Amino acid sequence: MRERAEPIACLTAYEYSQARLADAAGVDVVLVGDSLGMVVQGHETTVPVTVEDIVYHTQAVARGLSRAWLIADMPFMSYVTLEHALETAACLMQDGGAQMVKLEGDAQQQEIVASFAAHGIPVCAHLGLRPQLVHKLGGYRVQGREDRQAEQMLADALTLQQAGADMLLLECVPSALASRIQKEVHIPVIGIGAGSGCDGQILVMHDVLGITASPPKFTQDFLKGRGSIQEALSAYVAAVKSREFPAAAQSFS
Ligand SMILES: Nc1nc(=O)c2c([nH]1)NC[C@@H]1CN(c3ccc(C(=O)N[C@@H](CCC(=O)O)C(=O)O)cc3)CN21
Ligand SMILES: CC(C)C(=O)C(=O)O
Ligand SMILES: [Mg+2]
Repeated sequence: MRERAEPIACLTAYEYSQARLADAAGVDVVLVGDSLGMVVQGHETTVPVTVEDIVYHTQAVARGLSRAWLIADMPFMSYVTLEHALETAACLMQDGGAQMVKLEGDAQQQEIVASFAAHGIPVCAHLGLRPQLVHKLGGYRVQGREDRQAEQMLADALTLQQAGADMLLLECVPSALASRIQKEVHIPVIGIGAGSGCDGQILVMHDVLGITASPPKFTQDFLKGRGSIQEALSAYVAAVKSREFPAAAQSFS
C-alpha cells in the first residue's frame, strides 16, 4: 500500500464486535493496543496492562476479522530482555493470534527487533510519544519539537528499520518531522497526531466513537451526526483514504 501510495486506515479494537465492524468498514490494520488499560479497564495510564490482558483481547478481536491485518501491543515491562521479548511475542502470536507485534522503542530496542526479524516475528516500532514512559515524561506531550530530539528520532527510525522493523508508528510528533522520517525510510509509517505526511493513520476506537472523557486533540468523533457505529467507522476509513483526515486541527506544527 505504501508503494502504491494508498493511505493505510488503522484503528484499535479490543473485542469481537468492534473488530467485526472495523473489518466490515474496510479498516486495513487493527491494533489491540495497550490503550485498553485506559479505555477498557479505566486505569489512568497503560502501565498496569499485562501480557495476559493483551492475549485475552487479541483472541476476541481475531475472531472478528476476516480481512484486516492484526497487530498486538507488547505491554510495559514485557520486553525487558531478549528472552523475555521473544516469550511475550510467542504469547501474542501463538495464543492471541496476532500477525505482528508492536513495541515502544528506540535504538535501545534494536537487538530485540533484530531477533524478532530473525525468528519470523513481524514487528512495528512505536516512536515519538511512548505512553509506557508516562511516569518518566511527566505527561502525554508532543515529542521531537527540539532539533536534537528530532534528529535522534530520525536516527532511531533508521536504526530500527536497519535492525528489521517492518513498520513504524509515530505518535504525537510535529507534522514536518513525521514527513521527514516518512521520506527517509522505506517501510510504512503510521501516524497518530503526526500529520498527513504518513503512509497511514491510526486512532483509538473510543475516540472515533466519541466516548472518551477527554480525548486528545488529534482525534475526531466520527459518530457525531451519523446514525450508527458502522457508518462512523466507514466515514473514518473514507476520511483517511481521501486524506481529509488528519487536517491541521488534528496535527501539531
Ligand atoms: N483514548 C485514548 N486515545 C489515545 O490516543 C491514547 C490513549 N487513550 N491512551 C494511550 C495513549 C495516550 N495518548 C495520549 C493521551 C493524551 C494526549 C494529550 O492530551 N495530548 C495533548 C497535547 C499536549 C501537547 O500539546 O504537547 C492534547 O491536547 O492532545 C496525547 C496522547 C495516546 N493514546
Ligand atoms: C494509540 C496506539 C498507537 C497505541 O499504541 C494503543 O492504542 O495502545
Ligand atoms: Mg499502545
